[in-house]
Amino acid sequence: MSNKTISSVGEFGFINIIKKKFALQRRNKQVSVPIGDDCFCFKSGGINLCVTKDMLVEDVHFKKEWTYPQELGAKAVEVNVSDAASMGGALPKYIFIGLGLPPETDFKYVEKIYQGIKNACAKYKILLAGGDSVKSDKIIISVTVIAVGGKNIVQRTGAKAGDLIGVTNTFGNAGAGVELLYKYAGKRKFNKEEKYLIKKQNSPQARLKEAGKIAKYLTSMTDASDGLYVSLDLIAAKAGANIALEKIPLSKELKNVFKDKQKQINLALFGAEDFELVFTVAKSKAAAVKKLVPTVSYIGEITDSKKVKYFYNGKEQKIKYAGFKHF
Ligand SMILES: Nc1ncnc2c1ncn2[C@@H]1O[C@H](COP(=O)(O)OP(=O)(O)OP(=O)(O)O)[C@@H](O)[C@H]1O
Ligand SMILES: Cc1ncc(C[n+]2csc(CCOP(=O)(O)O)c2C)c(N)n1
Ligand SMILES: [Mg+2]
Repeated sequence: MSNKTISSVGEFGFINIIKKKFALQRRNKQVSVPIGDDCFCFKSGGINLCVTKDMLVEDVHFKKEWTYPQELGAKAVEVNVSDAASMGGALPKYIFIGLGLPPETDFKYVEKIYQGIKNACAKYKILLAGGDSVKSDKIIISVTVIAVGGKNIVQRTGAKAGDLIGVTNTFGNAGAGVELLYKYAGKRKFNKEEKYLIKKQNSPQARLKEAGKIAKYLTSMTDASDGLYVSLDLIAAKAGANIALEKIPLSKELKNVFKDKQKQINLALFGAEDFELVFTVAKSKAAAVKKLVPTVSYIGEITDSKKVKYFYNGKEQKIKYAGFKHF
């Protein structure tokens, strides 16, 4: 037994250790996308089934004072649908809900979480297939979604030098929202633009339709749950990339509430939880993708430098990781 803590190993270090420990088990012909992507996919009866799990934990992902229980239930579904979307628009079909609840939790509160889950399931035509319920110190919602992959399964790997890097919409809103909540919740009222940013934090929307429309053109994709910087590392780091920071799309609300340009960029790169898709596409297909999803912006290009380099109006900027860490 070592005396290392999980914090010293880190989230990604820990996942890599698990992957290695179970390496032999992964040599299986049915597996089309192994552990390490947004979903695990395996072939069954000629179709690809894609499975994913994401959790929401009280005081880590939300605070009861900041989020309506309906929003929480819906968000627990949306963040999982977002992982299905990032496989190229895999269609979510079945959901399992693991709930951890402090015994004194108001039953009405739990009913409202389930109303949110039900609303989001109805939106995507997902069937509740089961779950588990246990006592815990904090509220935990652990969701598993089973989705049916389309003709084109898009993985995190696959980007090639010369591909353009696209994003489905603006970045930084959800991070801005949670920052406003930490600073001002319970202290003062929020204005309309601040409320917009807070809504982006509490009610993210998976880009499932968008993913399905463009999947056939893409060489790689992931969803930006941990922020744009991490997503770019995931899809581009093995090849390399040049990113034009001034091209990252920002909402007018973000720009009005946070006037400092550097702050806007930090929120876009490290704010996280925007659940926009980050993808790569051959240059010749980039216009077709933009036509299908007009909110798409291209923010850079894949290179063969093995590094993600950041530029602002052509001038290289050194950027160090400054985002959320679980451990
Ligand atoms: N505790 C764990 N045991 C086994 N596999 C894990 C564990 N935690 C994560 N993984 C796997 O590691 C890979 C990366 O997980 P990660 O959580 O970064 O992906 P994600 O779900 O897209 O991100 P996020 O949790 O930010 O939404 C996935 O294949 C995931 O299933
Ligand atoms: C109360 C509260 N404090 C902090 C945050 C910010 N936050 C939580 S998890 C996460 C990264 C993605 O997590 P995961 O990898 O689990 O998807 C971020 C940026 C929040 N939403 N609520
Ligand atoms: Mg993901």
